[in-house]
Amino acid sequence: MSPKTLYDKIWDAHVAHEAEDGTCLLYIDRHLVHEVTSPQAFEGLRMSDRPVRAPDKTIAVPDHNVPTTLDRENGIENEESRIQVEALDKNAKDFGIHYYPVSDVRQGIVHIVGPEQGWTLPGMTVVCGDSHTATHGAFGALAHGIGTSEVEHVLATQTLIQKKSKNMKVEITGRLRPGVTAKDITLSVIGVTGTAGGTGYVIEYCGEAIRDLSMEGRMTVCNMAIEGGARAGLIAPDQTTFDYCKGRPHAPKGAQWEAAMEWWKTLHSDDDAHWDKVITLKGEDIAPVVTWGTSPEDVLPITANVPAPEDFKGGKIEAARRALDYMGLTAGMPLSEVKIDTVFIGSCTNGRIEDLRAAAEILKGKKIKDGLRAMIVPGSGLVRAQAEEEGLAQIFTDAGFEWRLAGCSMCLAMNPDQLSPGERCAATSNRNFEGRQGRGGRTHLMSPAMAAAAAITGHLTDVRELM
Ligand SMILES: CC(C)[C@H](C(=O)O)[C@@H](O)C(=O)O
Ligand code: SF4
Repeated sequence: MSPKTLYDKIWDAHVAHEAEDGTCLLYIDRHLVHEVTSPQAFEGLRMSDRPVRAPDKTIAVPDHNVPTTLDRENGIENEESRIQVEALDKNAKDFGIHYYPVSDVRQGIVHIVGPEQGWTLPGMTVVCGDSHTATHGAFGALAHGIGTSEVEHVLATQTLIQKKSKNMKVEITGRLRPGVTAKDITLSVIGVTGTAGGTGYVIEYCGEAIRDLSMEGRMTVCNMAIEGGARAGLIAPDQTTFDYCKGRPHAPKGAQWEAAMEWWKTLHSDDDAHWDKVITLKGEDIAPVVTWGTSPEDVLPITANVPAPEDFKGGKIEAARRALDYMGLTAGMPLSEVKIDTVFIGSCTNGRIEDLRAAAEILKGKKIKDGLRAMIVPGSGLVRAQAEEEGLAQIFTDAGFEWRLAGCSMCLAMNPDQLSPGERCAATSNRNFEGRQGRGGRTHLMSPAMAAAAAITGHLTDVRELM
């Protein structure tokens, strides 16, 4: 047998049909659904009088539009948001799929809920009408974001039409230095590849620094594969993965667990597998980073200065000029002198328990800068409960942070948590596009520890100075 990558192995195990031009029909093991990209898909099923083909493999949760304030049981004020969430309530009921409504403690961001509940497991194909489905690749699952018409196709058939991508290996060798996290890895990789560097590829992240990451960290890395343009990101499952999955509500049990483990242990790229592209970074070389512009590739170590448009080539010169203008930054100023108004810690990139622990570590016994708006939004109700149990929530509220209920929140402006024009935010989310957090809002992406450091000083800050 010819050597295969992990991606090849999962792909081959799921091809139900291959057409002459290489277009394949892939079997889908898990279909995650949220309120934004599913209403028309369910409507399509209704119109053609079709059921959901595999309701037992279909899991829905509202996340983007839900308010995260403590009074949210009073309902959603914005009409469009309310309609979307109500539609999901109804569709989940009518079609008999698994559902975690807003009132359920297990509700949260779909990419946090799936793994937490044991829906996401090694070797699976996982899809969701959401680009950050890449997150689930952390388990050695092939996880694609899909569009609304594909959501309907998967609901109806439990299959997806796909062409195979190329194989790309991103290796992070050695160890990370203190203060450097999974978020710094994933942003640094995009800094090297650019947002188009992964186009046409599925990325497998490997190397000692990746192996050393917890599942939470691995999810942070894979979450942003899509920001690097890749179809999906993957990490081969190992003992860390198995330990995380074991005992989760929907993970296999007993003999089924043993049988699953037999297969999961084969899920790694063969030594002499073919890679179409390879990128290697040294873990020791990665610094705590922040973004300065309006694309995730606009990333620099916190010790750097704001770049000048002339530092770039080609079309990027104009893009950098526009980005600096939008961000209200002057070339040459130290990034660590950029003052902020808001801090947002949360999102499917960094809203897990380990992220909150990292923030609490920095915030313990400290206060946020006077006048700053700061919020911590756990990725799920269960993350929230655990953070309360561990005393983290107390640290956050003592420091002056708002302690919210689970949802996408200020990651994107689809709910009441938004920036005002000109407001500047240190954010742990994954996108810094113009208007992403609210019209005219300015976003600097970074790790939870870095965001916590910025909250204390009121400006972008090298977390290593506070450690
Ligand atoms: C709303 C949804 C379709 C979108 C996505 O696909 O990623 C959102 O989650 C985002 O992060 O921009
Ligand atoms: S947290 Fe942000 S990136 Fe993640 S699914 Fe929600 S909106 Fe998209």
